[in-house]
Amino acid sequence: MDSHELADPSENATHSPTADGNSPAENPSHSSATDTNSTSDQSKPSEDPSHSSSADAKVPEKRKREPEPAPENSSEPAPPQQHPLWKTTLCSYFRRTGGSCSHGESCRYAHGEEELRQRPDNTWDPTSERAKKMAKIDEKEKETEVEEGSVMMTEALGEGDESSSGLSKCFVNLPMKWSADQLRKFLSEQGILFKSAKKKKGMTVGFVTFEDAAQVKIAVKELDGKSVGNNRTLKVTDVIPRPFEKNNKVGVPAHSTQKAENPSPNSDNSNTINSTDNDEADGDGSLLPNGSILKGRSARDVVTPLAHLSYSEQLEHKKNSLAQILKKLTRNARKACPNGVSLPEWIMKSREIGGLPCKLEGIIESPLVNGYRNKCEFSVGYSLQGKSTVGFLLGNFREGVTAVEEPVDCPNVSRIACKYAAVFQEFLQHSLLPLWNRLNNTGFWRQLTVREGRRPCQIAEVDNPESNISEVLLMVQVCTVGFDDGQVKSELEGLAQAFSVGSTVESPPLPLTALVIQDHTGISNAAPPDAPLRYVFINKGGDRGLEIANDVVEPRIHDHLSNLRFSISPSAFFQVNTLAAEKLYSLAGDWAGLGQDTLLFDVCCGTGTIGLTLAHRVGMVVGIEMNASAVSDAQRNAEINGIKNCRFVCGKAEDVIGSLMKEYLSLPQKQDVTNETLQNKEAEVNSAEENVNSADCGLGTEDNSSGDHENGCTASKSDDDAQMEKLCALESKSTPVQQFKNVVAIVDPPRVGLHPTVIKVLRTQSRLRRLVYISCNPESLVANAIELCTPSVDKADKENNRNNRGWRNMSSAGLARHRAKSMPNSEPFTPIKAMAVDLFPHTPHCELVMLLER
Ligand SMILES: C[S@@+](CC[C@H](N)C(=O)[O-])C[C@H]1O[C@@H](n2cnc3c(N)ncnc32)[C@H](O)[C@@H]1O
Repeated sequence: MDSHELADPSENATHSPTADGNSPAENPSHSSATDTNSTSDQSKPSEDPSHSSSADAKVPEKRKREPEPAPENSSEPAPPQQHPLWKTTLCSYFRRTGGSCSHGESCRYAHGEEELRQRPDNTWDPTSERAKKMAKIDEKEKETEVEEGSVMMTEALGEGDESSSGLSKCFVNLPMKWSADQLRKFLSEQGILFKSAKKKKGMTVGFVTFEDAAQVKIAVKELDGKSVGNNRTLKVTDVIPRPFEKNNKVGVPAHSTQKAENPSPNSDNSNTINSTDNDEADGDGSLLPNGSILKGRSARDVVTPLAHLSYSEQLEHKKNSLAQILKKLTRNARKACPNGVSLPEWIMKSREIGGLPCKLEGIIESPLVNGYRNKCEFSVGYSLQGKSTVGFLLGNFREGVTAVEEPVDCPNVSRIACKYAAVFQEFLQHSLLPLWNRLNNTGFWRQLTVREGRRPCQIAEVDNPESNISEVLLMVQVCTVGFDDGQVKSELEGLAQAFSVGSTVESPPLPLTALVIQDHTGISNAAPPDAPLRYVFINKGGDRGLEIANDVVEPRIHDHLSNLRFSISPSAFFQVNTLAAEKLYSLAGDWAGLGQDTLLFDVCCGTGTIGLTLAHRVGMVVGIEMNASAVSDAQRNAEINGIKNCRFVCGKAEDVIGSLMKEYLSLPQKQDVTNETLQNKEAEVNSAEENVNSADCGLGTEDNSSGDHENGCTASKSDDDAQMEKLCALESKSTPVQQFKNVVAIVDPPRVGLHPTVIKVLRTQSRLRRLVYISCNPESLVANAIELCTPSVDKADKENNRNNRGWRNMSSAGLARHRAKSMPNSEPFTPIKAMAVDLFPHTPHCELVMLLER
């Protein structure tokens, strides 16, 4: 699962001219509201003491007025653009005197909030209302992060009888890597007597049961507050009964009696924790183990923590946060710059823009602010009230939160996705198979993914976004291990029928294209791309209306980006906000400086969205992607859109990029592109457009299996295979290795960023002059850019660097600094400009694009 999967929305889009026909840079409406105002003045913000701090307010008479920046003609008011800090600080005289300041309009300080400008580093005068509001947002964001020690277990945990007698304790803040054995060993080493101890690797909480009250007392006295592992302070707290067990002495949720009849062989469902009643229990009995009352937390708070702000406030907040992260690039590259090597100009000039490595040009808004997600992953689990629920985890499993709440009021989730979650939830109330238990890794039902596909739509049509959703693919994740095949089949049939009925009772009926069952045994719900799939065909005409098949064509979903049609297999990555993704890719294309003599490397290309949408603007695209289904999708997408100048290579970028670059860049440079090539290319683009138009005919029809291969709607399995064979043959035989004058790379890696080998190849390939980095995680962009942009060191320094140990404890930026020192001698890149694109309204996440050149 990527960072912006809505699932725990922790997951994470393409090119074309934007739908309004303007590139973002050309269209001020894209970024004007939040643009950074930077100027060429050399002053540093830190050199400009504010004259409006609260301390100043107390002793105004002691404060010396700073000289105004000298206007060219002292009789004229200073033009605002003369000083980068012009009007970025509130005028305390003006404030204190209720509106009179002897400097009048020429005062460099802002007379009131309306006049106040943002500082070059994207911050606001800390005494201003805007800054205070931003600080509050930060605080609220922190609050919604799970506090260390909060436990909201709704899973069966303990030992029945003992837990209800108060003999169980919750140990909070344990090292994540500890297993139950390590916890037992630790207890024994401390001389603590106990009956049993439970702990899962990856969690910071454990549960210990004692023989009697005396043992409990000693354990609390000896261990509460003790230091464990890496400077963690252990907390020993009461185990709180799961709320639905407070009135149920047996400790089994009412609905789970049914499950007890059909437990998984490993199932532990009857073991639940009941413990001492706690006086501090609130209405629903949800408590922190340390005794404090768990503040009410909703799925909305967790999934969309910025939803309480207006959209413009959200954008401003994101831009500020990004600016702070970007400054790390300057600081770390400065630190990593070898002795005796002069600092690159961009570092020298960073002072003019508040320490930023390059100008942060603004943030492009999402065309759709609500219900924009085309993919939502809903967890299955118990709510705080013990109800089988399909929705979002209320926090982090690692810290002991397993409660799931319905996706109520989460503004990024579409109405259709919510409806399907509700249908599934209703079904689970009567299912004979158990929910997945995250603590003992048993159970059957795990997760529901709802993927929506849209017909081509103009940004102007976003007013009624739902009307553009023409396909829905549902993927239900289960774990079949230990369950009877017959029973599994019967439950899945029941589920298919429930979805089928659920879709048709709505008016208008909800689209329902395919149901896929993903069988996954792993501990977390993040299944590998090759996890086995079964396809359930939904025949809307029939009674039961389904057929489970393993050996037929894989169901897929179709979406449209920049007038191209994309066929997406169930587990392939596709940006979750299609309309905003168009803007993102369009920006990347504009910044990449493309032309017919350009060879574009699309690194981490997924289903080929970036390369394919830019293909008509370049000579050739080489896409690299490790997910085999996504590569097949990319090849298929090239085919259905009639695009012939793309090659997609399946492999880890770190394994293949070196040889691919060598293959394309080691030949002598090619002459100018001939007229003939250009004409061919034009014909290809026209044929792509025709294909899109004809492909549209398949949209809106429910049954894809009857699609017409010729017009690219769908294909039967044999047609697909033939297509693939043709493509592979084409690639291996006839893709001539041409030479191109201009070589650029657009990289769009997963959250962790690029592999060090990829960075090294990009950095040392001297013909690569321009690199556009797209990132959903600005921290990893910064870390990678440190390596790409820091001047290299000579050999002797590298030797010293090898002796450096302790990398395990380094931050990503620290590690990047360290690696930068081992970078082979090569010309560093320069950060030219950056721009954010908001693909994830209501959440703190955002895509960041940076142009690097040399
Ligand atoms: C953020 S997605 C971007 C996909 C594509 N550019 C798009 O926007 O649709 C990152 C992609 O990188 C792929 N990926 C992850 N690690 C990779 C690696 N080491 N080498 C190549 N591809 C990788 C993932 O499978 C995923 O498709």
